[in-house]
Amino acid sequence: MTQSCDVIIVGMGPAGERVAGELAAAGMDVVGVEARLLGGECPYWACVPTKMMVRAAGLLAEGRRIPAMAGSAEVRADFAPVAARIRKEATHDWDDTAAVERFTAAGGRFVRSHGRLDGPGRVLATDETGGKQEFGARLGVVLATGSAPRVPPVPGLAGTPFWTNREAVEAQEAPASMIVMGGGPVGVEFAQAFARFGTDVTVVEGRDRLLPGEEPESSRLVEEALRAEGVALHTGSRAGGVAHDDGVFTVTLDNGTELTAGCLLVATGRAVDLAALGVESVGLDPEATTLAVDERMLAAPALWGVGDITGKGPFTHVAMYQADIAVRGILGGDGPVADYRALPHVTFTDPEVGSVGLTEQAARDRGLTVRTGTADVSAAARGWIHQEGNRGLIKVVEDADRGVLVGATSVGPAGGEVLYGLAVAVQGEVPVDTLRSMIYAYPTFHRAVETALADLS
Ligand SMILES: Cc1cc2nc3c(=O)[nH]c(=O)nc-3n(C[C@H](O)[C@H](O)[C@H](O)COP(=O)(O)OP(=O)(O)OC[C@H]3O[C@@H](n4cnc5c(N)ncnc54)[C@H](O)[C@@H]3O)c2cc1C
Ligand SMILES: NC(=O)c1ccc[n+]([C@@H]2O[C@H](COP(=O)([O-])OP(=O)(O)OC[C@H]3O[C@@H](n4cnc5c(N)ncnc54)[C@H](O)[C@@H]3O)[C@@H](O)[C@H]2O)c1
Repeated sequence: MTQSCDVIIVGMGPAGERVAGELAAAGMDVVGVEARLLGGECPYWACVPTKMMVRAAGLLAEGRRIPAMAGSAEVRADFAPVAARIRKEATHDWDDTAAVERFTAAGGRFVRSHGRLDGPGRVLATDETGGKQEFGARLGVVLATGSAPRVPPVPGLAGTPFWTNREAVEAQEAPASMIVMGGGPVGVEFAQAFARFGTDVTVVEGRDRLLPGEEPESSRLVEEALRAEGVALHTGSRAGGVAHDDGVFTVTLDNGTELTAGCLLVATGRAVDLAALGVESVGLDPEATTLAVDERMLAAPALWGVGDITGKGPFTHVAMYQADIAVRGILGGDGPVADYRALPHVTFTDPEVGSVGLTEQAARDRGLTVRTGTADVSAAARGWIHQEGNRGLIKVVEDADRGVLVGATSVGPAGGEVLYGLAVAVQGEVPVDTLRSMIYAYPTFHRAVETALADLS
C-alpha cells in the first residue's frame, strides 16, 4: 500500500538532510530515504574526517619547521590519535543514531533503504533484506543522492583491495607505502596528509599537472610542496594496468614505468548513477552523467535535484546552497535563484589552494577581454615574517571591459580564508578601482591582493 506524505527526499547527505530538516521544521510531512548513513559522504568519509587528517598532518609539518625558526623539536608521527578522533568525534564509529534522532524529533520519517523513482511523485524504497515500501508525495520528490567514487576501467584493478576515500578515512594506521591514482583534490589532500605521517607516497595523474582544474601557478606550488615533502609525482601518466600479489600493488603506467606499493588509493573523480534512481520513470535520461536542474533546482515538474547529483560543483557548500533554494521553492517562497558566478572552493593542502569564479583560461574561453595580476605571498610582509611554509600566490582575473574581477585564486598558509574577500569582490562585482583604493591591514597575507591588483595588465 502506498504511504502518502508531502515530500520524499531520496539521499540524506548534506543536501538531502538540509532539505528534509527544513521542511520538517516548517511542519511538512517529510519522508527521508537513505541507503547508508544520514549525513552522507561529508561527515563520514569526506570533508570532516579528511580535514581532521589535514589538521593533524599540518601540526607535524609545523613541528618540523621549528628547528629553522624556534629551537629544537623532535617530531614522531603517530596516526592513532587522528584515527581515534575520526572514529569517536567525526563519525561516532560510523553511526548516525544522533542524526536520525534529530530528524525524527523534528517530525521527519526516516527510512533506511535504497530509493528509486517509480513514476512522478512516487518512490519505491527497498531495504537490505529486500523489504519494500512505496511512498507517494503530494508536493514532490527531491533527489539528493550525491556521488560515489568513480573507479576507472584499468585492466586488473577490479577485484583488488584498492582504497577509495572511504577506506582511506577508515584507516587505523598510515600505510608504509601508497600509490595515489588521481591528482585532483581528493588525491592531493590524502597524499600530503599520509606522507606527513610517514607513508611513502607516489601520485599518478593523467593530466599534465596536479589539480588540473586550478590555475597552473597553483598546481606548480602544490607540486613543489609535495615533492619537497618526498612525494613522488608522475603527471601526464595514466595507469595502464594494476596487479596485486602478496600484499603488493604493481601499477604499470602507460609509459611502461612500474610502481609498487602496499596500498593503492583510487581518487579519479566521482560518478552519478541516474539509471539506479529510475529517472526514466519520470521521462528523464538515465544515461546522463548528472541530473540537469534549472536555477530553482527543478529537474522536472515537482522533481528537485540538489547536491553533487546536479554536477554544479561537488562541494558541501553547494549542496547546502542548492538545498535552501529548493526548500524556498517547495514552501512556495520567492528569493534568489542559483548563481554560481562566485562559487568558491578550497583544496586543503599546505599551501591551501582557494579559488573563486573563473580561471584565466576559462575567462579567455568565454571571449572576455582578460587582464590578470599576480603577487607572491612569500614576498608580502606577512609572508616574509612567516618564513617557513610561506609559499603562496594571489592571482586575480579581470573582465577588463567591465572593470570587475570574474575570478581569483589565493594560495598560501591561509589561502582558503584569504579567498573570502576575493569571493565578495567577484560576487558583488566590486569595481577594480574601488578594490585598488581600499585599505588592506598590515601585515596580513591578504595584503598580497593589493599587490596583485596593482599588477593587472
Ligand atoms: C575525500 C573527500 C573530501 C571532500 N572534502 C570536501 C571539503 O573539504 N569541502 C567540501 O565542500 N566538499 C568536500 N567534498 C565533497 C563533499 O563531500 C560532497 O560535495 C558532499 O558530500 C555532497 O553532498 P550530497 O548531499 O550531494 O551527497 P552525498 O554526501 O554523497 O550524500 C548522498 C547520500 O545519498 C545516499 N544515497 C545514494 N543513492 C541512494 C538511493 N538510491 N537511495 C537512498 N539513498 C541514496 C548516499 O548513501 C548518501 O548518504 C569532499 C569529497 C571527498 C570524496
Ligand atoms: N576540499 C574540497 O573541497 C574537496 C576535497 C576533496 C574532494 N572534493 C571534490 O570531490 C570531487 C572528487 O575529487 P577527486 O579528486 O576524486 O576528482 P577530480 O575529478 O577532481 O580529480 C580526479 C583526477 O584524477 C585524474 N584521473 C582520472 N583517471 C585517471 C587515471 N586512470 N589515471 C591517472 N589519473 C586519472 C583526473 O585527471 C583528475 O585530475 C571533486 O570534484 C572535488 O572538487 C572537494
